[in-house]
Amino acid sequence: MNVPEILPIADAALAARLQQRIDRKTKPLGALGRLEALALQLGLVQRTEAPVLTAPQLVVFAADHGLARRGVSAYPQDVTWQMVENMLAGGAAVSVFARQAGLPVTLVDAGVAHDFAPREGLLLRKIAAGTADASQGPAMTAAQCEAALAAGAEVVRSLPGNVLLLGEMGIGNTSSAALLLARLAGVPLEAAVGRGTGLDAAGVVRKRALLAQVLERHAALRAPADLLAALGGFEIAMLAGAMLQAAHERRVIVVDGFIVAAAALAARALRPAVRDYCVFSHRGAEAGHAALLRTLQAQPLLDLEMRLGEGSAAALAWPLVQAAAGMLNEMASFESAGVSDREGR
Ligand SMILES: Cc1cc2ncn([C@H]3O[C@H](COP(=O)(O)O)[C@@H](O)[C@H]3O)c2cc1C
Ligand SMILES: O=C(O)c1cccnc1
Repeated sequence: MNVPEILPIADAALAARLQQRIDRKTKPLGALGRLEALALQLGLVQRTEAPVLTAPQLVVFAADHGLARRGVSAYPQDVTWQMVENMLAGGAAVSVFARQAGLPVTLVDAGVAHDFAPREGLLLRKIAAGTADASQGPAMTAAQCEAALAAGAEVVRSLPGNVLLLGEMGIGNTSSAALLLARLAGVPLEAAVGRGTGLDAAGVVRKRALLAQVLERHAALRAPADLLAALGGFEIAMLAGAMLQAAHERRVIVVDGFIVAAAALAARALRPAVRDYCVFSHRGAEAGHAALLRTLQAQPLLDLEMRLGEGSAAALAWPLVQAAAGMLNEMASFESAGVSDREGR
């Protein structure tokens, strides 16, 4: 894929104007806490003092993993396609939370080992019926990884709006995410590997041992694109491609849980400035999630001890993103409301 150009959002003059606008709102200085930093980020992303969020899109990328046959998940691989059907029927957690938040959901078959009947709300972009087993060779060929990055970008281009909320579904994908965290951020597997869907302690030990073998097998690789291909996840590569395109278009990106954050790490390795466009919805209970967020210097909005994925936390965080923009645009200033400021003016 031709990775598109992404400009950093830094703009000292605009940041100062935005901060002044926030500080003149009818509240004690700094009283809206991190919503103020979020409002500032939204303004910088859109290069305006009055950011307007239009037609937000929640997109869930789904795919299967060769590693799933190795017992790295507490659930069988078929859950991937079954949950895609559940999402299309409106019954998954993400479906409920997206409905409550008024967010349209688009499902993308990035590489599920199942043939879906075409229908409304489902984009068929299958690269292959699941990745290869990364413990035996690269999960994807270089061409497949390129195709997945490009397909993610194309999905974004096809959707309206200036906010992209991202989710995923793929049994075994906490393994790919942990592997990327280990190789792209140098976090040891002891810290990066967790229970995923709910492995017991012995299961986590086995998962970690297998993932150590995977790292060993691909130890010679250095380039981020090679690591993404080797360690896999068609949905993770498509998520990375979607983020790069969204940032290129200066859309706000709302990152969901551990797996989507790992995709952000991969995207950042390809184009560092993509990080500037990301809003991190939550810190979850998956073992490596906190370390991953620290690597990305991310302060997430929520901490609900969730460990689900799907885009569930992105949907939950959406009203907070709206609140930050609403504060900038609709809240009165000391001047407009005739309220006395600290100087008694
Ligand atoms: C019923 C069900 C619904 C889910 N929704 C998201 N995931 C989450 O769990 C999977 C990752 O965990 P692991 O690496 O342990 O397989 C992904 O599909 C992720 O989206 C689910 C998992 C299950 C079982
Ligand atoms: O944090 C997540 O996104 C997560 C954790 C466990 C399983 N699936 C997703």
